[in-house]
Amino acid sequence: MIIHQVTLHQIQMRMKTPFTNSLTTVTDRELILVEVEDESGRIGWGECSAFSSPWYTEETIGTAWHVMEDFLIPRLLHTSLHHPRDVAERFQPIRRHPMAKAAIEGAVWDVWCKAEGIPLARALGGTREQIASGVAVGAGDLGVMVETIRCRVEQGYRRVKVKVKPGADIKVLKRIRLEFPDLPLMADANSAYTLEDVDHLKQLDDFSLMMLEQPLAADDIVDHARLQAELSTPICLDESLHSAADVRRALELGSCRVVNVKPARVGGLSEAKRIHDLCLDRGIPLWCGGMLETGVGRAHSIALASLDGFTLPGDISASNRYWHQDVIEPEITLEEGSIKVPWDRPGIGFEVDRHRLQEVRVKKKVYT
Ligand SMILES: O=C(O)CCC(=O)c1ccccc1C(=O)O
Ligand SMILES: [Mg+2]
Repeated sequence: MIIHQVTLHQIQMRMKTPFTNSLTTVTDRELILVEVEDESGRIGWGECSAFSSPWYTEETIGTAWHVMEDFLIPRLLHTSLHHPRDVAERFQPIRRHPMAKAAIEGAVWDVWCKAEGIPLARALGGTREQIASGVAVGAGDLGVMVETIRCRVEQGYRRVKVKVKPGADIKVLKRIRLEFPDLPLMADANSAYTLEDVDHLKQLDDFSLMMLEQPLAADDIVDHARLQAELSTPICLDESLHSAADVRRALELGSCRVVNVKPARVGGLSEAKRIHDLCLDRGIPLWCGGMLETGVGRAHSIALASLDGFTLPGDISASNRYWHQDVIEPEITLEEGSIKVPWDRPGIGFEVDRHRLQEVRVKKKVYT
């Protein structure tokens, strides 16, 4: 297969409600959709999930556009690819910038699967007919959080993740547990604590949390190992894990007992699959995180989460969780707390709605 054209579409979509965590509030989601075309005119789609500013990791849509335009797209265009795995190899001389790489690799997976006539879930080695869906609830007014959780539970979501930070943790979880004693519940701190908070964090063991996600620094795995030794609640790492090698090291140190994988954070689906294989081999529970994505990013995550090792509900929710209107057709919907894997359609299994894309697009460039 030869990719003879790449188009970058920068879009901006207003969120239904702003999403707040310990670091920032996202109101208008800007991101980049990547469209690749092969020599037969087949189209594939990928999503670059970087944010407008570098609060989650160091990439932004600006750095990603630059890296894709100046380094990644020139390495991809007009060269022969046998498999989407070749893309990561082609990008290997470029250090880091995982979200830029994942976006292009994702688009190649989609077009390659379409050329082969197979669903992305099959190409990745997936088996599940449907994936159990969890949902993230942003930080905010406690009464609003409780009502939001009630609404999500009624919609059928299988587990709820809430954002916590110092000053908005114990009382938040106490209240939620009072209202929902048996809810599968977890908390994500997005690095809001330090090792000095060990005694404070030990109190979280009282709330039967499925796990505590990324309590300490984004670049740490040593302090997390110390903290895990003190907590009975399993720690799950997000920001600290960029590759299968990172996951192996974190597991060897005992820095976490659960792994969150996001194709965007680890440089693409090929690396995400490597992490899956490692976790499956070691019996480590794994789930697929989210990035406030459009349906394009979600579709890739649904295919990934159809693999055997994804034993926990992740943050892959329905299109209407964040968007009044998604950019894909059909939209992603929840059925009894699950999302159907589109086994009957090739590639990611969803079409980009060109009319909707034009409505939300703020910048476009074609590379040939
Ligand atoms: O629902 C989602 O898409 C994920 C929500 C979420 O927690 C999140 C959203 C954006 C960036 C980082 C995170 C995170 O998992 O820390
Ligand atoms: Mg997280």
